[in-house]
Amino acid sequence: MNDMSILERAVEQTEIKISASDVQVWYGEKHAIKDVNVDLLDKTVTAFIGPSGCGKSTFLRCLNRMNDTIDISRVEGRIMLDGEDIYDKRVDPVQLRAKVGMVFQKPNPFPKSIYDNVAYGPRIHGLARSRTELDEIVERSLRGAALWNEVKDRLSEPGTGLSGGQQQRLCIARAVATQPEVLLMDEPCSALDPIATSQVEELIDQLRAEFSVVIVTHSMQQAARVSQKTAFFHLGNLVEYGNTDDIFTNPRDPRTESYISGRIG
Ligand SMILES: Nc1ncnc2c1ncn2[C@@H]1O[C@H](COP(=O)(O)OP(=O)(O)OP(=O)(O)O)[C@@H](O)[C@H]1O
Repeated sequence: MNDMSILERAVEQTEIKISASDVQVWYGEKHAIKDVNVDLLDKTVTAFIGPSGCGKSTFLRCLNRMNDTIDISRVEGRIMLDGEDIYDKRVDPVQLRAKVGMVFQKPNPFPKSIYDNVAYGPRIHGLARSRTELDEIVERSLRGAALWNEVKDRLSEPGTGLSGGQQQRLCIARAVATQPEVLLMDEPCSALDPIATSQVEELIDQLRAEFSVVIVTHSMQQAARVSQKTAFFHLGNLVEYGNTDDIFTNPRDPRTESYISGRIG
């Protein structure tokens, strides 16, 4: 068997995690997302790229119903997670957000200890039956976020006392502690220096082994480094979606071509 067929098999084995059909979003009269259809894969990093204001964050927030928290926003269409409609009235958004975790642009640890930041989600979702189990979840999550070795001797110190890059990895540990299936990241490195950025990028690559990761980024270099799939948005439309290599080397739409060559955005 040659290398190509191994690669093709690997791609075939990656399942659809989230399927969005005919998604539209309005903020009052503003039509921010226009008829987006896309399948996002499990165990894959998907990058959302596009010029400022094109709807990347809006669409990302649809994937765990964070837009529900914005009064004037209205979402139409269907978003299925493992075949279940996440906008179904019976779905509890809080439970959904434990399954579809989110990491924001600016690290936002709670004003609590490092331990309690990570233990918070498992506590409210009743994921640990004992202190020992909770300790295990905290350790596993901090290891998963490549932060354990740096903080294991100061778990009771405030999370806000860590460096920016450490705080962002703490937020990633907090997100993975509830055992999510999907991790949404909205420009997770924009407040970080180059060293912390490369640590978080490395971490994103590791997280792909377990999760479906969706990352909004303004950096095309970052999209090229961390993602296998890329979606290019423009004026609320999903213009092009495909393998990251193809999008960057052989875009089909002239708008994608203009953006990646720096002519728009
Ligand atoms: N809470 C809100 N209320 C009203 N309009 C909003 C809100 N959030 C976003 N918008 C509008 O929706 C459109 C899409 O915004 P969004 O933040 O999703 O774009 P983006 O591609 O993520 O932008 P950026 O790259 O600058 O973060 C923009 O016109 C924006 O002004």
